[in-house]
Amino acid sequence: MLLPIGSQDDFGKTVANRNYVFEAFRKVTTFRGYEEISTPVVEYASIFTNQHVGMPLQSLMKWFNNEGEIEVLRPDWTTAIARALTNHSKSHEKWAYQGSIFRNNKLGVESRQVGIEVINFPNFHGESECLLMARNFLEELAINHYVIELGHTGIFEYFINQLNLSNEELKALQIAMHDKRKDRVHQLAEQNGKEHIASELVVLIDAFGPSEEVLNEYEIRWRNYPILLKIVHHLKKLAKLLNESSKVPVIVDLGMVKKLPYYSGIIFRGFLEKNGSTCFSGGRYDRLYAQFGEDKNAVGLGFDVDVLAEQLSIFNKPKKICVIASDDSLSYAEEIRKDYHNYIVEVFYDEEMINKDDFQKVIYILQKDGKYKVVENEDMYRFN
Ligand SMILES: N[C@@H](Cc1c[nH]c[nH+]1)C(=O)O
Repeated sequence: MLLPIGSQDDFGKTVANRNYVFEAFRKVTTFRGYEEISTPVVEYASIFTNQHVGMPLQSLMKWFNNEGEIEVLRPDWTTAIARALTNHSKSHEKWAYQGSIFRNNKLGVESRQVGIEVINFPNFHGESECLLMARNFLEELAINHYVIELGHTGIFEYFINQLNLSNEELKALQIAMHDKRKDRVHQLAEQNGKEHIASELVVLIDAFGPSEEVLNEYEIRWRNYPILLKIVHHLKKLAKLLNESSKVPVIVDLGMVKKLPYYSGIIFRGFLEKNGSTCFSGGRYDRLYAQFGEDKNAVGLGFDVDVLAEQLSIFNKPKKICVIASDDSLSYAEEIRKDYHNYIVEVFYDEEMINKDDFQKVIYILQKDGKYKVVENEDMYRFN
């Protein structure tokens, strides 16, 4: 094998579609006033494995440097950006990034993301900006059939804080909750004799569906739980904003567990109606900045470029012109490109090399009396 497992080459349409996603992202973020940020591909492992971020070392692409420290290929943009913004100004900022992340998981090693981080905006404004930007960007890509799902880390935390779970038990419970396995959730939660919390968590597994329906129901159910009620109102406000301005379905999942440990507050994702693939995910992560001694409020999201690129059908591809030239007429052929500004111009020596149906027009360069001339009629070409 010439490539390590998990690495792959990509060709043609796959690469073109990805680049289209990158370009559309730049366009949308530029017009929404984002600044661009880039961080190095190589970082220290500890930035990502400390307790605030909690990425398992096994999942990172790593090696020892000359000083014996572990270095990794960037596994997460959000954390890298938080590190980069340490000692940065405290004012409000909107950052846009694009590039690869590397995680050693079953889906391969390298994947591509574009994403945004919105720092020090009032909470509701920052969260709305993320979701509205996501909608704006997907619209730009002509991806319309997707669903936005909202959740909040505070709900699951409210219940598990009342259980005395070890880290392993908590992990197992999160996984069971995420997989919506009621029997397992109940079994794990009731171990500490808190039967009523186990039952509440099991109910939570089914607390998903159209935003209005579910939130109205839980507004009543949790009317005597101020912490939970506040979260329901927060979710209601966000869902209302999204429902007001578009037809994209908004659902809530009150039992949603966070995908990355640094989230604290609103979490969300977008998934494609067609195959359920997650095309973006993100949320609030104020506490992540604490690891660098910063007190910042932050929310953001990342798009999976590979998932988005697969959905694209690129319209308005430029028309193609073929120029038949020779060694001698190559520089003249190069000049002809200028006459066909918005066309794809390809130069060949021999019409046998092409399928004429692929081209809008085939033109031939003729040489006569030391001068070049262009004709569109192949018979003339043959004749000469
Ligand atoms: N870094 C997150 C996405 C995100 C950006 N900002 C906040 N969350 C991810 O890889 O899923």
